[in-house]
Amino acid sequence: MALRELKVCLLGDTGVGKSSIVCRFVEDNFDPNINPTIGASFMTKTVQYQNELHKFLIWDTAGQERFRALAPMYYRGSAAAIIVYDITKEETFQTLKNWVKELRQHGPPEIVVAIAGNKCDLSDAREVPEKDAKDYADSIHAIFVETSAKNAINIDEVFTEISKRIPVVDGAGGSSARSFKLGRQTSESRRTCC
Ligand SMILES: Nc1nc2c(ncn2[C@@H]2O[C@H](COP(=O)(O)OP(=O)(O)OP(=O)(O)O)[C@@H](O)[C@H]2O)c(=O)[nH]1
Repeated sequence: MALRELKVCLLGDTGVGKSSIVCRFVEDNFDPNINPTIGASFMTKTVQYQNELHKFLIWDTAGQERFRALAPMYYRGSAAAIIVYDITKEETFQTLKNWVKELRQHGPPEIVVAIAGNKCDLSDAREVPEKDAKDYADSIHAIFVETSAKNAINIDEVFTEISKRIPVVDGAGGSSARSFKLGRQTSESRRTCC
């Protein structure tokens, strides 16, 4: 079975839940007292998609303003970016739009963009209507899902949608998507934890 390595970065304001999404995806775990990310953290997870294995090389960036200048190191060469906002904080949706602009100007031209409206378990405190976010995502041809890292809603789905949008042909993603044959199937791996 062919193995493809897909570099994916997470972008978005501090506190929106980027690390929590990654921890839920990789470890199926949620820590309500998780610390803000310093710099960035790296994790991997391999999942089967159709007749391929997709190894996600996940760079979880720090959302605090003082780390913003580091982001290009992580979105450069990425096959996909997951831009996260918090559905209970309108200003995080504005920040998301700034990330989309930056990716369009400086990111890889073929990068797959996924928008995740996180903390959908807190819909009583919602500030960003789902339809507004979906319409915006459609206007930029991005994947859109509302997620809850806390309640494990739509977390695997974000990555499955990314897999669906990655071209099937070998080498399509340049350095961001490398393919090779595997003698045996791998399951899951992790290098650093949040
Ligand atoms: N209710 C709820 N809380 C969440 C959810 N996801 C994350 N949180 C909480 O939101 C806070 C921030 O989560 P993080 O995952 O650290 O956010 P981050 O975007 O990685 O933040 P930075 O590392 O500073 O960029 C933590 O208290 C989490 O427990 C969610 O889906 N629902």
